[in-house]
Amino acid sequence: MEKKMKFTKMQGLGNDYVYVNCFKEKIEDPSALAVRISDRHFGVGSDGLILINPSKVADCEMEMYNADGSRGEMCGNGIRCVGKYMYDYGLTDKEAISVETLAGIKYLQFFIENGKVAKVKVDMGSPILTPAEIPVVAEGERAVDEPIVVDGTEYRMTCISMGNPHAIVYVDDVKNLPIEKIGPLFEKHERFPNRVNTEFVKVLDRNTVEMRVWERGSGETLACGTGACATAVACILNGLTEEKVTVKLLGGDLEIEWDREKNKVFMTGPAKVVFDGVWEE
Ligand SMILES: N[C@@H](CCC[C@H](N)C(=O)O)C(=O)O
Repeated sequence: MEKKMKFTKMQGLGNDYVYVNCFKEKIEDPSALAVRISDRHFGVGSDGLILINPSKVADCEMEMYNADGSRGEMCGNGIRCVGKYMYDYGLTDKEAISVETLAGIKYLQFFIENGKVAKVKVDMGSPILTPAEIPVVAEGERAVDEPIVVDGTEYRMTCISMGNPHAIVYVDDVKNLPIEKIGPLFEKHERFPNRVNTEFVKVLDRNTVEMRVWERGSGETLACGTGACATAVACILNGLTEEKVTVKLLGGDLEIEWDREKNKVFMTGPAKVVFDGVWEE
């Protein structure tokens, strides 16, 4: 039987997902749908699928799937787009909302322009630094500036969870990095039991860094919100930047602040609609 489902493709700094309003739609197998709909030749084309669900504890729930169908606990660029969808498509008239995720409840504040959400500031909560909770195989209380050997080369990494796992690796040349080769080797390295998102980072000055990301389950993307937050925390822990950091990604800039007193990370960035459509199969 042919089925039709309304969707909206949205992007945050080019990190694009297909969003489905599950206040109205019902999806039987979201993991399998994520694989089909994300395909850039035979599907809509995206880095994954995000369902916007009703929640008993927040204004809505974000259920996030990578392009390979695996579940992500959190998605920084995705949650800003969820906020924009909630406001622009009339599911809320509040300018600050809460969103339930597998990494806890996150709090969003909207910046409205011409009646629509242009930018969103997200309270991303506290970074997780304990190796077993990230998870990464490492001795000691934190995995900061740890050696790791990948493809015969020794890199230094700092590991942080923003609800999902990240390894931040410092490199001299972000632009010419063989990310298609080393990204998957980091992702599936035996030290990361749940696989990992890897951020390749160059510090430009005390408030600015450049970053490319290889995402768990989706490959190289143009931006990663949780990755930018983890990168800022890693740079601060390594004494490389101040507490406010502009993270320059392939798709644009994110403003990140780690408030050490509150131990909270704040991310501010844009959210955009690409188009609305109907998926038939
Ligand atoms: N692009 C996202 C992160 C998406 C999930 C990630 N690939 C994972 O599996 O943890 C972001 O903007 O944070």
